[in-house]
Order: sequence, then structure tokens, then C-alpha cells
Amino acid sequence: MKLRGLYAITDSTLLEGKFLSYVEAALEGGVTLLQYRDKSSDEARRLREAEALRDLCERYKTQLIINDDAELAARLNVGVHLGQTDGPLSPTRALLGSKAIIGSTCHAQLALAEQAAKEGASYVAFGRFFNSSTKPGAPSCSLGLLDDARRTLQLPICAIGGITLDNAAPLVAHGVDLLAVVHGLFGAESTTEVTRRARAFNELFKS
Ligand SMILES: Cc1ncc(COP(=O)(O)OP(=O)(O)O)c(N)n1
Ligand SMILES: Cc1nc(C(=O)O)sc1CCOP(=O)(O)O
Ligand SMILES: [Mg+2]
Repeated sequence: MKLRGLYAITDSTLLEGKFLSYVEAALEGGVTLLQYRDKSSDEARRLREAEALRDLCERYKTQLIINDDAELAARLNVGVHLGQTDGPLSPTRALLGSKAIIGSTCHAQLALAEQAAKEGASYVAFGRFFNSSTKPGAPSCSLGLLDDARRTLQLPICAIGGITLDNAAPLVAHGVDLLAVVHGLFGAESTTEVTRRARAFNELFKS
């Protein structure tokens, strides 16, 4: 499966009271990867929501990725995204198997991406590219890094951080395969607008 297009990421606060309807609206517009990102420690709710997303993703033939939690990903037989402090990649690859999608946060460091590639990552994520209300403290990253990464890496490249329909095109022009978006997608006023935005993000990959 080609990892290219919109990578939608949930936010439990932003999506409170409209979680599944907004996610389904995004899937309706086309989502390559959907990440369940919930930073709470409410295990029961996390399992319930992740199971609901897995069922929804099966219906829309979208790949579900769990943020941070390889055990939950293994339980649901889906992929995982790991940051630099979320645990080592190689044992996670052994746990989830060769076909699982495993993503790795590489901030603005090519060396981290090269290491992640050696350890079996399926894609590498760089960011943040723009100001992010979801994660304001994330270190920033420049478009120039994408050119180096494109030359060096054989893996799909994901960009994250403050991405909207107004600023995403240069990222794609600099070789990004996956646009990872929270607020620029789910910050919309209606499900109709979420679907429109998802479609428009996908259009950026067609030109
Ligand atoms: C696609 C994607 N890229 C980067 C991140 C950030 O991961 P991490 O650094 O572990 O931070 P948290 O998201 O866990 O706060 C991500 N989740 N997804
Ligand atoms: C979860 C996350 N990680 C980042 C990184 O740079 O590693 S930026 C970020 C937040 C992405 O949300 P939004 O699209 O609303 O900015
Ligand atoms: Mg993490």
C-alpha cells in the first residue's frame, strides 16, 4: 500500500462531543492514515474509542495508527506512531510484525530518520513546520530539511505541525508524502467542511 495523502490525527479535546461524526466526515473525504491520538490515561475509554475507530477504518478501507501505545496497537492489530521517548522501534516491529505500519517522530533531524529507517520504520515524520495550537512546544523544522530527506531516504516522508490548506502546497512540492493534520482538518465548523477539507488536502497530491 502506498503511503501518500492525508494523515488525519484525532484530538480528544477538539473532538469532544463530535468524535465519530467528524472522523467519519474526514474518512468520507479520503484519508490515507488515521491516527488515534489521546494523551489521557483513561485506558477503558481509549480502548473503546480505538475499537470504534478500527471498525470505522475497516468500513472506509483506511489504515488506523495508534499514537504512543504499541500494546494497544498489537491488541487491535493496527499500526503505531512512536516519538523519540515512546519506546524502541525494533522490538515494536517484532511485536507488530513485518506488515504493520510503524511511524517515527524525527523532529528536524535527518540522523534520527536514518536511524528509524534502519530499525524498521514504515515512514518518518518531520515537524513542526508551522505554529501549532495542538502542540505549541514542538521544535520547528524548515522546508530545506525536506530536500535533504528526499535525497537521502527511501521511506515515505510525513510532515506535521500547523498544516492547513493555505500552507500545505509547498510541503508537497518539497517531496512530502503524508500531510499529518489535526486542527487544519478537525477545527472545522461542520462535518461538511471537514469532508471538503479532506478532499482538498488530497487534491494537493494530484498536481
Ligand atoms: C505523524 C506524527 N508525527 C509526529 C507525532 C508526534 O509524536 P511525539 O513526538 O511522540 O508526540 P505526541 O504526539 O505523542 O505528543 C505524531 N503523533 N504523529
Ligand atoms: C502531535 C504533533 N507533533 C508535532 C511534531 O512536530 O512532532 S506537531 C503536532 C501537532 C499537530 O497538530 P496541528 O495539525 O493541529 O498543528
Ligand atoms: Mg508520542
